[in-house]
Amino acid sequence: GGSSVGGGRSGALSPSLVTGEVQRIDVNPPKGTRDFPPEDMRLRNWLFHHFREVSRLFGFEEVDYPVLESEALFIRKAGEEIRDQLYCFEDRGNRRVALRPELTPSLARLVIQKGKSLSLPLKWFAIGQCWRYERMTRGRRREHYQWNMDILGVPEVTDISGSILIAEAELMASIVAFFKRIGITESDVGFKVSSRKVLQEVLRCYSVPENLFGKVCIIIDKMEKIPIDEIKRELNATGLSEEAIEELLQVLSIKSLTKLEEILGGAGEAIADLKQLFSLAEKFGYSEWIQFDASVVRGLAYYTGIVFEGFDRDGKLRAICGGGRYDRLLSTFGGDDVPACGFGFGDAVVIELLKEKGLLPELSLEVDNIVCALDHDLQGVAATVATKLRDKGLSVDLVLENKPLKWVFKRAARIKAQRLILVGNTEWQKGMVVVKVLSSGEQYEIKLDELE
Ligand SMILES: OCc1cccc(Br)n1
Repeated sequence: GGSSVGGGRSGALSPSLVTGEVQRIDVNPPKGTRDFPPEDMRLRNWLFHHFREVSRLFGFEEVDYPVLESEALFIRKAGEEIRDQLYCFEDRGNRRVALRPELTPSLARLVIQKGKSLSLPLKWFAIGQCWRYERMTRGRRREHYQWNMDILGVPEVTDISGSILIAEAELMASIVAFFKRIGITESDVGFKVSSRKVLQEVLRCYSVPENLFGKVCIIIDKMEKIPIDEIKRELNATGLSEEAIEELLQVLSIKSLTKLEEILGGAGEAIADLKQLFSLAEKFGYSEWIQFDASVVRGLAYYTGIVFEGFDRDGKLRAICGGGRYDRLLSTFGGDDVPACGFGFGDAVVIELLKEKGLLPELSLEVDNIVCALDHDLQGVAATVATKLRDKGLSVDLVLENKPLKWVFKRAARIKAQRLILVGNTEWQKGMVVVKVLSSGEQYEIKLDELE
């Protein structure tokens, strides 16, 4: 149904007839951005519905922040890619602003702003559009939506048996719950888990100053993405000795906790933390989903402890999600430090994964009723019928023009209407309307007040 777009309307003179040729605008969205026409919007809403449901099940509250932030929020000097690709500009008030590339700094800003009025621990989630300005050399997207979950105020309580990493374990449990809801299992994806304390302990052996820590992490995060010689060169440039670099790269290739213990010794916090986390994973029932992998550092400078990332076991896709502990972020903004951990989960890779696995849901427009007046002078009655049904919570597609029945049936099929309600003179004389159940073809007349 529906007339073909862009022409065929009588009466209005198109501009070109009046003022000469009108240059057609570029109808595509800006480079690197997407429209969400109905079919894509249904898939996005389906995905976000599962993000929200899991957040609800875990007792998290939804928050949001402006997509536009002060540029200063994202200026970190650790050489992060997210900094190089900041979508920043000067506004009409000569302020340096940026489209947020991530949500965590906004969370930190709001927590500092709210200060003592917040009771800890707090568990917040957000689903927000994030931006980057990447030279379109690689034709990649410049925006995506990210689901974030953060727990603030739960420290890595270090008791006799090492830190209780229940907050990190809880966050991974929420991601596992999400994957299960959409049909993804541990045979499809896993989590690589490590701690930045592994790096810290190695760097301390070589008395590398703390302020280099973030930079070294960012360089190491580029492993697999740039050649190892480039990694070594960049590490060298930060002042690390050849020996320190060799030891670092050797430790980063470790994939078992036992091996790590042999190298680092059992005294350090890294080992205790990771052992704790793996035993908590057992309690949550997702041991099969996680594995230790010392090479995971994540590409954000502010992580200080456990870090993790979701990966597809076929190795075809980029990281699906990632997160970790960031106990010092608030103090870098001049706030009091609040222990924190969280993750980000983008809306793009997970859809590629679902396509790979044949798990994309079939989503279509479903309408309960299509209501149609058979005569033009019954259009008002049709509106009354539609309102009655809508007040009962039943959706109605009200036919808005005088269309032949053939057209109405075609549209009813396209919008998957359950019932066709016809308002005709003969029946209306008796206060009745005709109901046609489209699946069965069953047809009957009914008084308007009995319609439900
Ligand atoms: O995950 C990096 C990132 C940040 C902002 C926008 C896009 Br697309 N990607």
